[in-house]
Amino acid sequence: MASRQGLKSSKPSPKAVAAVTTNSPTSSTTSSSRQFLEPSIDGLSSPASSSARSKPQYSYSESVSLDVERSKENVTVTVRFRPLSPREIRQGEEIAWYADGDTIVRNEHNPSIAYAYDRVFGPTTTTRHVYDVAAQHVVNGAMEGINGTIFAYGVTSSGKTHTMHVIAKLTDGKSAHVPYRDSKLTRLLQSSLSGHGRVSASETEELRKKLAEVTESKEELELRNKKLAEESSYAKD
Ligand SMILES: Nc1ncnc2c1ncn2[C@@H]1O[C@H](COP(=O)(O)OP(=O)(O)OP(=O)(O)O)[C@@H](O)[C@H]1O
Repeated sequence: MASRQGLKSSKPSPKAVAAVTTNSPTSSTTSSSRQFLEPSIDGLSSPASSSARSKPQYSYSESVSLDVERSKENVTVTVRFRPLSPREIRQGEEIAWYADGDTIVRNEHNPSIAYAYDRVFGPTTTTRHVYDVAAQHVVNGAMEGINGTIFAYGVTSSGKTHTMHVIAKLTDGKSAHVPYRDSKLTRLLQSSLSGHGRVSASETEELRKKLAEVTESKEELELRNKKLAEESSYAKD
C-alpha cells in the first residue's frame, strides 16, 4: 500500500475518498465509521496498541467485517485510498492513513488511532472491484424497485471524480447517446426493454467548494444550489 512506501515529509494529507451507498426501502438505519478499539486483557476496551501494526488484531474488524452485498445495514460507508501521484512522490508527500485489512483505516503516525468502515480499499484496488463490492448491489436493488444512492465525498483531489467516472462515461453531457450497448444497465433491463425502451441516466457533481462558502448567507447558498441543479447534466436515450 502506498502508505507503506516509507515516504516521509512534513505534509501528510488525506488521499482517500469515501463512498456512501444507500439501498433501502426505508431510510431508518445508518452506519458510520467507528473508532477501532481492541479489547484489553481485563475485558475493557482500550485504544488499539501500536503492536497492532506489526501483528494486526482483527477480532473486532472481523465482527464488523461485512460482505457489503449481504449487509443488513441500509447505509454502508466504504473508503478508497488512491496511490500517490508521481508529483506527490517527487515532493516527498506521505499518506497519513492507510488501509489495515479490509475494514480498518489506521493512522500511520499513531497506530492506536484507527477507524472501522464497512469496507476499505487500498491504493492498488481497481475501480471495477470497488464497483463490484460496494456499488453493484445498489444497481441491482434499483432494478428490483428499491431506491438507492451512491455518492462520494472527500477532500479535493482525493479521487471522487476518478471513482465515479464510470457514470460520466455513460453520459458525455452533450449527446443523449449512451455509448455502452453492453453496459450493466442495458443487460439488467434487457428483458423489459425488448428493444423499444428508453433509459435515462443522470450525473451531478457539485462544484469545488470554496472556504468563502462558509460565510455565504442563506439566500446566496440557495441561489448557488439552484444554479448547480440547473447545470447538472442529464442524458437520455
Ligand atoms: N484510484 C486512483 N488511481 C490512480 N489515480 C487516481 C486514483 N484516484 C484519483 N486519481 C488521480 O488523482 C487526481 C485527483 O483525482 P480526482 O480528480 O478524481 O479528485 P476529486 O476528489 O474529484 O477532486 P476535486 O474535489 O478537486 O474535484 C487525478 O489526477 C486522478 O486521475
